[in-house]
Amino acid sequence: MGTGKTTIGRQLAKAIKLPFYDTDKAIEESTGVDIPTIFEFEGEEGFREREQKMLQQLTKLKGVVLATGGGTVLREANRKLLQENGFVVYLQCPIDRILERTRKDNQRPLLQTENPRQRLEGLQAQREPLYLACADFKIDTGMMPSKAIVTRILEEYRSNL
Ligand SMILES: Nc1ncnc2c1ncn2[C@@H]1O[C@H](COP(=O)(O)OP(=O)(O)O)[C@@H](O)[C@H]1O
Ligand SMILES: O=C(O)C1=C[C@@H](OP(=O)(O)O)[C@@H](O)[C@H](O)C1
Ligand SMILES: [Mg+2]
Repeated sequence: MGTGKTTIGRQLAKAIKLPFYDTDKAIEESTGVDIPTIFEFEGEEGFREREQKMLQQLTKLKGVVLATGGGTVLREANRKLLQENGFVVYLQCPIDRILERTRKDNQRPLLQTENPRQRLEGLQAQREPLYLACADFKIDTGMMPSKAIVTRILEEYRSNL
């Protein structure tokens, strides 16, 4: 969360003139409600079901840039879908920076807690190996402007063709 998937994904798609999709936005559009509302009524598991179904749909598309949510990698089936259908980029970011970037945003239910730092540390410990397991490339977004991140990802993607 807050590492830049939505922002960088959108800019990357624009740079290479491909359609951009974001699993969270697609879920919001298909349900007509925001992510916090889905967590409120269906819990995290309800959201994960919707997320997996949406990922199944969106990974069928060819020639697109897709941003996922930070927890999409939790399900093995999702990791498999990502690895088998695309060039997967893991956007890493130090927790201090994530806290700055997400402080004013109330759209991430998992960070609406007394101690978001502790929550992020727990999530990172659980998820880091999963991100590394599916990524074709990782990049630290903490100190880099978004344009430079996009350029670096494209370089790496092209050198893997
Ligand atoms: N490279 C960057 N440098 C500075 N701020 C960034 C960068 N990438 C994203 N941000 C900002 O961080 C916040 C979270 O970004 P977002 O793209 O929503 O992350 P994610 O989709 O991974 O949760 C946004 O306010 C965005 O403008
Ligand atoms: O890390 C997570 O479990 C989540 C990350 C969010 O997306 P971003 O990573 O784009 O913030 C969103 O899918 C939901 O709030 C759950
Ligand atoms: Mg996002």
